Amino acid sequence: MSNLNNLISERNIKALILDMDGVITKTAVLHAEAWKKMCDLYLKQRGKEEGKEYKPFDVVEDYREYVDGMPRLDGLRNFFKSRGITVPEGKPDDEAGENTVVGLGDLKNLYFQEMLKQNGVVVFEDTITWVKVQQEKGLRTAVISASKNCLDILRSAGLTNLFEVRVDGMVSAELKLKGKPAPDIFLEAAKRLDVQPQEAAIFEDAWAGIAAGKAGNFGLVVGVDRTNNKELLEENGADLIIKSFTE
Ligand SMILES: O=P(O)(O)OC[C@H]1O[C@@H](O)[C@H](O)[C@@H](O)[C@@H]1O
Repeated sequence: MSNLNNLISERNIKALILDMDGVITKTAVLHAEAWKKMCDLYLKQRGKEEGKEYKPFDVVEDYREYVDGMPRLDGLRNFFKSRGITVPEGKPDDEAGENTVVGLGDLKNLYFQEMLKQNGVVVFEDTITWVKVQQEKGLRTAVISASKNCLDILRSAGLTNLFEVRVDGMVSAELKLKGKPAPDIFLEAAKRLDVQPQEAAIFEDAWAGIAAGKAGNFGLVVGVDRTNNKELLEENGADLIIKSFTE
């Protein structure tokens, strides 16, 4: 038996809660590209106005550190703060592209949706196969995501019915759940699956998700390292790191 399967049985895990972007679907790269397009446009324009040159968005380092796994607007504030920039918050009806947190967030989302249309959704087959095997063994399963595009992505991938429970960016906004690294989204999924956090394993590719799993006292916190990100996942307390579900 693999390390992962051993831990699941040793720790008496009854439910699995998986993050979507980067664990189930290959959509993290599209998010990173959309972030870069929006951020670089704004940094260039702002730099010109201020007679400064800002370091462009790095799709590996900046994505990982500041936006991966977090709600859209939290990520936006985090990234610009890293460049010493405070963007005005704006109003909920700001147009996409206005120079506010709301307007720039909407612009990033437009870019993301265009990229999604062009590229379609590709899934990590190893995840899907493994989840189905665990479900046959009787484990309960949930998908979580900070993304407000989660349901559309699951639909495009033909995965709407795979998980019993979904707690995504839309649900989080409705319930006013705090974003990762706060544990709220995982705790809500556990509640809906009717298990205690100690009885659930969480699967995450982002440091913020691992930190959320630890903060929520989950029975098993697994880092899914698809992009050579082992150190950051370890630093944040992952109990186990896997590169794929076929290990
Ligand atoms: O902008 P959305 O689709 O609501 O997604 C919010 C965040 O969702 C997370 O799942 C992604 O890791 C982030 O890259 C993304 O920014």
